[in-house]
Amino acid sequence: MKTLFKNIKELIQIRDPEIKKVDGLEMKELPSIKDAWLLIEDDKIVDFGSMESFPENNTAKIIDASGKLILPAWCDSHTHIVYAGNRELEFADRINGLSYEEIANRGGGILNSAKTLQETPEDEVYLQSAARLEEVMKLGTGAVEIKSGYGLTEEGELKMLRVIKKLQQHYDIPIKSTFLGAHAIPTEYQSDPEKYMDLVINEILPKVANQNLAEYIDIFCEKGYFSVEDTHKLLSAAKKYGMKPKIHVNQFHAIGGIKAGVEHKALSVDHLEVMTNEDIESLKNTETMPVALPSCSLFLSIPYTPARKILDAQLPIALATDFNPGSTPSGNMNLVLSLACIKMKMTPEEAINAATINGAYAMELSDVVGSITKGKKANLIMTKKIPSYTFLPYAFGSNNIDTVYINGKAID
Ligand SMILES: N=CN[C@@H](CCC(=O)O)C(=O)O
Ligand SMILES: [Zn+2]
Repeated sequence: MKTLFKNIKELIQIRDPEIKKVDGLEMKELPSIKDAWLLIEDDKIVDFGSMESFPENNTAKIIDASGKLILPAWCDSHTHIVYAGNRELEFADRINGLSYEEIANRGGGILNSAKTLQETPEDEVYLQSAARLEEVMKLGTGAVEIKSGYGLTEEGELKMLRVIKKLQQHYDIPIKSTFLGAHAIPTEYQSDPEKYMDLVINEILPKVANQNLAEYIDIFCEKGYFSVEDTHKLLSAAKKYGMKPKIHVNQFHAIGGIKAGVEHKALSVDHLEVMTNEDIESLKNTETMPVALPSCSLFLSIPYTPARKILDAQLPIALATDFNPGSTPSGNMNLVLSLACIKMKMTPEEAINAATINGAYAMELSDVVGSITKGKKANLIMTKKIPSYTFLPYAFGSNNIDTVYINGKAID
């Protein structure tokens, strides 16, 4: 089945196949064709060009995109979409003055979600998670990473990872799976956290690997959670199973997690709200993608990732949602784009690069999604009639999307 879009006001993020990510100054460029056409066949992008070279004689179904923009669907490289229940009561507690850390210290936070997850049957976790996945796809997300981390027992972690696997089987978008057993120390291990690390490394990790349930390894490297030493231990163990790191670092404190991640050739280091000069230095000349999660900063009222400092060091940035029940109950990449521009002073070009091609890189999907490139998946956003791509982050409260295409098919 062929579909030909014509009169596209602007076809955005056109890249040669060899471009896997864009760094620093390159992120200011957003290659596009104005007044364009785009041909897709089945699930793939086949060809595109300016309307001056419109292929008149063809049998494709024609869609007139006059006044509309087309760009690759968002690539959300950091989510916790699989969870059970919600934490709106903690939200109210925070409004009444408690901090995220205080709530966690009282046994709330991640441990609260872990309790709910453990008590919820797997089928029910699947249904709740699938609803969230469908929601974000309608908001323009065409590829996503999902972590475990609310199980915190062997049974709970494997249950979450099986749910991710079921989502991979039922939904036709690229979904990457990450094992985050080291997300928080369960109450019963708090007097002996090393014992929990032993459980994660020696009991759960081998099962995750043998059952082929996750491609990536994650750890929350943070004061009160897991140390840099724990991080080294876990990442070394995971390497033996071929699992690459994508890790939570520098959310509240800079304790050396970035350096540790880079030493283990992390695919990405995520959060980065607190960044020292040494952290920036350690990312230079590496293949590790820094990932910012601005809707987490908004929701928790914590600092935003210092994007300008990172970009001025010629480093790349990817943007992701962090969709989870505690720090970011939103999977809306359109909001992420706006926050990156408004709060992190990224330009619209930088933000769109960060939310597409660089997000794809942070999931090792640069050959599949993230740009308008012949042969890539036709996972696309067609906007409503809007004046320019700058309008996307600018009109932050509006739904600017007309249609989302996944594998060349419009979803509703
Ligand atoms: N910071 C660690 N993990 C999640 C939050 C988890 C939660 O509060 O449930 C995050 O990335 O923000
Ligand atoms: Zn996270």
